Amino acid sequence: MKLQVADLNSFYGPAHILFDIALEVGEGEVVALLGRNGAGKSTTFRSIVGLVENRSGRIMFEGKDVSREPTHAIVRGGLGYVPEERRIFTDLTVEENLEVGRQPKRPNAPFWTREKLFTLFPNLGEMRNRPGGRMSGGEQQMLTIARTLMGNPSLVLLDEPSEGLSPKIVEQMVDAILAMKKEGVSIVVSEQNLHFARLISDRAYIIERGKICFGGMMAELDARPDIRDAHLSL
Ligand SMILES: Nc1ncnc2c1ncn2[C@@H]1O[C@H](COP(=O)(O)OP(=O)(O)OP(=O)(O)O)[C@@H](O)[C@H]1O
Repeated sequence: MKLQVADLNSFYGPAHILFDIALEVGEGEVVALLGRNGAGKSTTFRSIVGLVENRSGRIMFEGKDVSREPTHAIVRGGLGYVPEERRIFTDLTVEENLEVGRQPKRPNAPFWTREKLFTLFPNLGEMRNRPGGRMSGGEQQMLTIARTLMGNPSLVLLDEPSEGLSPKIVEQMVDAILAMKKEGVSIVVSEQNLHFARLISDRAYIIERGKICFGGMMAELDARPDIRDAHLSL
């Protein structure tokens, strides 16, 4: 198992946000974390990488308990995290932004070079010297993902990668995620958009009000429109 989360409870101040979250990601799997606005998707990701101070539970990454490790150690260990807000350097060019993410080769994860990333994201290759601030939102989103891949992660958490993208850019995002999977990266993708999730995921969890209320194969979810209608807004 690549990632195992058990009994995860998280709080913001006095507010209890996540309740006994349990989820698993297998080697090379793409798993969707589905849920409405405010259901707790981002908080789950932030908790996994140690960005939520007040949380309890067990987070096992590649068989190692990382629940007490600081964020930088978790990320350096090969767990990549792409937050919802695009955090690129607007004054740096595409190539310079990528260099910021560079980390050494890892024995158990695919190795990325700039050229390989430009194959994955052809539009980034066409604007290598453009400053990040002069790119569209969708291009910035791709650059954020590409920069995370420069760290050679074996698993990536992608927080709502399709949000705010035009249909054409969404198509490119689907292709890029499937290509990442093919290279062997395990992926957890949070989404409100079931259609997008279906195109890329093997399995899905649904989170509602901080609790996991469904876990199963994508096909099972398709066979249960009642679950879908009760917990997702489409
Ligand atoms: N920094 C914070 N302080 C207090 N409450 C917060 C904070 N961040 C999020 N929350 C609350 O925690 C709950 C879960 O939010 P979260 O961002 O994890 O949801 P989400 O499923 O990712 O939705 P979204 O798509 O809107 O990001 C919401 O009720 C939200 O209002």
